[in-house]
Amino acid sequence: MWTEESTNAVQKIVTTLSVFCIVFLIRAWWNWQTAGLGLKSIPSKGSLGWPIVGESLSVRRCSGDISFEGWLRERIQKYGTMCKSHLFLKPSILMTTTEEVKFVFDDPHKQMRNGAPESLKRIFGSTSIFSLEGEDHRHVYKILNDSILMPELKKKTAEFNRIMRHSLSSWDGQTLDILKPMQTMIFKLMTFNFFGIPWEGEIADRIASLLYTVVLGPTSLPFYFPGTDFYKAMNAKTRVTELVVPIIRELRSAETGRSSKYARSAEKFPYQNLFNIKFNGGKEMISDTGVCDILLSPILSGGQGPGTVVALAIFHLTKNPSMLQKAQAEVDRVRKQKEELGEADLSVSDLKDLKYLTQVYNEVLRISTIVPGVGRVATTDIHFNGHVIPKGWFMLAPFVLIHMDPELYPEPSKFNPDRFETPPNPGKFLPFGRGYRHCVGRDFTKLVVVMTLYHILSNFTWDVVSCSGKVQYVPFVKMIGDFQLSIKSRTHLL
Ligand code: HEM
Repeated sequence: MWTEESTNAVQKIVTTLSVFCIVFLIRAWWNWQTAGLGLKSIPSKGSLGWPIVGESLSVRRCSGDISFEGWLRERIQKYGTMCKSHLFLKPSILMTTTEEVKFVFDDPHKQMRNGAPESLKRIFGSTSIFSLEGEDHRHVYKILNDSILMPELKKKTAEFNRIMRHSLSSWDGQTLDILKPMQTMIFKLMTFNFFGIPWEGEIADRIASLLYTVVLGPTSLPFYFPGTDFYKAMNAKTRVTELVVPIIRELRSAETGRSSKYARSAEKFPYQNLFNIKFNGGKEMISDTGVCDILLSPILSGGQGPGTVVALAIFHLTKNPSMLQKAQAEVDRVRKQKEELGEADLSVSDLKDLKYLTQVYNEVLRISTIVPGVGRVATTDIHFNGHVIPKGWFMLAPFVLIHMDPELYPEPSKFNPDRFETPPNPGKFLPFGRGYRHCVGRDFTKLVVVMTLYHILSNFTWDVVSCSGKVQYVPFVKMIGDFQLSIKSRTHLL
């Protein structure tokens, strides 16, 4: 039986508990918002957003009409250029001016480590370039970088031309969204480039289809539960490794004298030096899986970029018919010159004759900064411009703001390849970053995108069937929604 007395007692307990909960939540909220304040002079302005998730959800919503650049500008207006936030599960500082971005890239006092998300590091592996720091990183970076700059790529353009022609050979008469076939082509081009895997073969097809699943993982939360993108990506990566490790084993033994079908006859495997790498101050010999992870990481990180740039270039040219005409005229002129010389393939030296197409390429990279910013984590308290960035805090350098600065690029939202009539100023054009983690795929991307655009423009015309024109901005720019073209061969026009 409930008496008045017992009802009152229950009411008192409920009220006390409610007050306790409210005080606890306010305290937790306050601690959250002021984490580090008082102890450290981190920028006092900004918002840490919601407990645990911080502002991650709000930044992930940037797509379509809400641009990442708009999201950043709103914060800069409210809190100033260097402000705090909470992103990717870490208290963070947004470093938004050119000087602040440069500081993050250059890390002049070696006080930062790579801020790649946990999921990416777990999927790509402990020897992937994104997980390595210091001396180990420098070693691997040099081998990857040296082997994929223009002088090395020159040797492969004949094969690249063949892959491109083969990939485009079925386009005539089709209605398609070109992003997917472009990405499949680039994955095959990269597995050929890094492992010497024949692109026409069954292994290349299987790897390309698995890579689509692997690349879903790095931006998901690292929860290894069946059904999650992270789980699927981890398993797909294991299957790719199972396919690639026997090839690595064969290449390693080819180095010791035996020939390998992947080493392309007399040509030396360009990553031979990786087999001699020793990590942890020369104590640890690298395994075949370790080499596999080193060579897979550029494919996994960069594989989607070039295809996205091709699709965006076609999108912008289609929206601007006079630019499309200009690009087409340039391509026809170069094609005619080459026919007169009896040359079918496009080579690295032809890039200088494709000046307008190169301007289109640069303008796509500026207006749609594919990687909108990079992140680092402070490994010690960092003193910068009167602030102390506490150890463990994440620093985000969103260089997309530099590309959209009206003082550097008048009318920045307008697609205008003519602004690159003179080559871009490296300090103000950073699509591939800069410093000791400067993108190793920068030459590869330029060559492959300009070559692919050349092949598309010289072979096809198209009508737009449907186009949502939507773009996702974070964590990487990519086209989302429909962009269907009805494609016809131009042979009858030439
Ligand atoms: C549109 C295409 C691409 C864009 C916009 C792009 C952009 C970038 C940026 C901004 C970085 C610097 C990251 C940092 O400082 O933390 C980077 C790093 C890197 N990129 Fe690219 N990339 C592209 C394509 C590629 C391709 C095709 C490859 C491989 C062939 C590649 C391989 C890499 C690697 C391995 C790194 C890591 C360097 C390191 O951490 O030391 N990227 N990329």
